[in-house]
Amino acid sequence: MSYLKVSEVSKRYDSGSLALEDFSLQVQRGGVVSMVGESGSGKSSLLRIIAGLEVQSEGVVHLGDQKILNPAQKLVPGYDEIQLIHQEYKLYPNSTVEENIARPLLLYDKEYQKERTEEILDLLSLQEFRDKKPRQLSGGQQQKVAIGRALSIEPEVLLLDEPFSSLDVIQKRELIEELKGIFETLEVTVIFVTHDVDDALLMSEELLIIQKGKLVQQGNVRGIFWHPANEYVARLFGYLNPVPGPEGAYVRPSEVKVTGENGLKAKVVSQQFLLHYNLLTVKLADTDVVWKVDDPNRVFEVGDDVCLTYENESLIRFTAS
Ligand SMILES: Nc1ncnc2c1ncn2[C@@H]1O[C@H](COP(=O)(O)OP(=O)(O)OP(=O)(O)O)[C@@H](O)[C@H]1O
Repeated sequence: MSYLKVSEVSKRYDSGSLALEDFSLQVQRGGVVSMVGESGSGKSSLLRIIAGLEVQSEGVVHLGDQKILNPAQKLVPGYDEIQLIHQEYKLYPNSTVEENIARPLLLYDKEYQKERTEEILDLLSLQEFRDKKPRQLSGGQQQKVAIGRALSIEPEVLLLDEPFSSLDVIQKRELIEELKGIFETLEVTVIFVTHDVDDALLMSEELLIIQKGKLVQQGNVRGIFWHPANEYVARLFGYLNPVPGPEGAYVRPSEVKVTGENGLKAKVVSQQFLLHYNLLTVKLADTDVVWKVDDPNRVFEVGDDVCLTYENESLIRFTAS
C-alpha cells in the first residue's frame, strides 16, 4: 500500500507561473526515491507542498491516513513527521553539533533527549565533532549535522531538496553513499531531489522524472534508461545518436562499436581524451548526421574512416509522445 500519496496537485503562483500541473505520486513506506528535473521544473514547490509549507492551488497530499494540511488550513505550518532539508538549511552557529542535534528534542523527556542525541551522533559518525561549532566543520559535515537534526525527532518522511549542491563531487558522493545506508537502517521514507542523474542513482534505483511541473516517468532506472518516455528523459542519461531513417530511433554512444570495416560508414571529425575512453565525434557518410561514439581502446584519430555497428535491441524509442 502506498504511504505518501500526492493526488492531482497543481500549483499556480500569484505571479501566474504554473509550477505544478496535475501531479500525482505514490511512495511506499520506507521507500527511497530520487526526483530528477531541470531547474524550474517544480521540484522545490512539490516538496514544500508535501511538507505542508506551501498552499497548493488544487489536489491533496496524504501521509498514511492523515491528510496534510497546508498553511492556510493549519495555524503552525509543517509537521514534525515530515522534515524538509534544503541547501541553505541553517544550523545554529553558536551551538555545538551536539546542541544542534538536540535542539528539536527540547520538549521531550531529558533522558530521551540524551539517549536520542547519542544515537544520532553514533549513526552519523559525528561523535568526534560533538563539541565543535558549525563553522569549524566542512560543508559535508555541516549537512550531515542538518540531517542529524532533522532525524532526531524520528520523522516518517525526509525530503531532501538538493542539499548537497554546494559540496565538491567527492564529498557529495561519499555523503550520499553513507546516508543511503543510514536511511535503509532507519526505514525512513525519503524523496531526494537533484538535477544530477549521477547523484540520483547513487541514492536509489527508483527514479521520478519531473518536467515542467509534470511527472513524466517513475520507475526503476533500468526501465527508464532503455524505455524513456520522451526525449527529455532520454537525454538526462546522456547523448543520443539519431539513427537515419523514418523510425525515429536513437542509439547511445556506449552502445555503438567502432571498427575499421563493416557497418555504417563515418569519418572521425574530432576526438576528446576522457578518463575511461576517447569520445569520438563522427560524421556519417553522405549525410550531415553527427554521432558521438566511445573508443575505449583509444585507437582512432581525427580523419580516420570508421565503421559503426550496434545491436537492434539497444535502440531507444520513446514510449510517450
Ligand atoms: N514563491 C514563488 N513565487 C512565484 N513563482 C515561483 C515561486 N517559487 C517558484 N516559482 C516558480 O515556479 C516554477 C517552479 O519553481 P521551483 O522552485 O519549484 O522549481 P525547481 O525545480 O525546484 O527549480 P530549482 O532546481 O531551480 O530550485 C518556476 O517557474 C519558478 O519561477
